[in-house]
Amino acid sequence: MSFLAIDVGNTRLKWALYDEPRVGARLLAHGAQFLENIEKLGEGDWSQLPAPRWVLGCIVAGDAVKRRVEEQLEIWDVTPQWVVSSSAEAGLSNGYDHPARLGSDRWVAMIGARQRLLGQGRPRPCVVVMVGTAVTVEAIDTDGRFLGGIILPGHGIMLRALESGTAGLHVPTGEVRDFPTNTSDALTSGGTFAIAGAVQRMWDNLRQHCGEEPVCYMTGGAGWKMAPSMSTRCELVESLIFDGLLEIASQRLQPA
Ligand SMILES: Nc1ncnc2c1ncn2[C@@H]1O[C@H](COP(=O)(O)OP(=O)(O)OP(=O)(O)O)[C@@H](O)[C@H]1O
Ligand SMILES: CC(C)(CO)[C@@H](O)C(=O)NCCC(=O)O
Ligand SMILES: [K+]
Repeated sequence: MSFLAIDVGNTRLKWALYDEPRVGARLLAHGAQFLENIEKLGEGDWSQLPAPRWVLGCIVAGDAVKRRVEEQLEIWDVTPQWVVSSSAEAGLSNGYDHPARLGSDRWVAMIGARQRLLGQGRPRPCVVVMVGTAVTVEAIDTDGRFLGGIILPGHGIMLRALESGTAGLHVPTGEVRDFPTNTSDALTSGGTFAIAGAVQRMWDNLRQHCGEEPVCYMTGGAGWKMAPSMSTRCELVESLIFDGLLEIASQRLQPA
């Protein structure tokens, strides 16, 4: 039973087709499309695929984008299901004041992270970092309770905010340096350190809270750019959201 997993962010739609809706399934095809090009999916990348039997996704873009995605999915005889964050799913409990208001990408990535953590040995506290249009840093305790997390601007939004709010900060992308000595490097390093510093702070908070060193997983389109600059040890897992969607699918398949 082929399974199509979809992650619709604020910049891009990412998709992955698996041969089965379970963790460890074989990846048959995958791709990404900028939101402005969603209309190309049905007659483009997706037209080549065998019809999925089940489509499960998470979406944080607005309703208009969701409708455009659903229109492209009409090439197949399948109704997509969208994950909504809840108070508990797939071994994770949700400490958010209003669980359904937690971005479903954050919820699904945490479910993927928790699953990976349990597969690697005994339970431990876990920090989950997503580096996309926005950056999120989540804290999960040893028992699988999401304690809370932070949202900060992604690298691009930080730089655009500085460009539009100042007269003299229109410069090309620079390098990450310990001690930047030009405007380009100062801006690029500033954005990078802001993200790395936020992760360090959340890692410290969680270690303090749980009395044990957390594991840290990082994902998102710009995760690979951040990886060399992290001050906490962080494992880069590109597929965290898809892993979470597979885990949710396989748990929903099991009879209650
Ligand atoms: N050097 C960098 N370090 C960290 N982030 C960067 C860097 N350069 C660019 N970025 C940011 O990374 C963001 C994410 O890029 P990308 O579109 O690949 O992520 P995404 O995971 O698809 O996002 P979303 O899920 O929100 O759609 C871009 O908005 C860009 O601002
Ligand atoms: C924070 C983002 C933009 C990260 O993609 C998304 O998860 C979102 O729109 N969340 C809703 C608000 C919240 O999670 O509290
Ligand atoms: K995302």
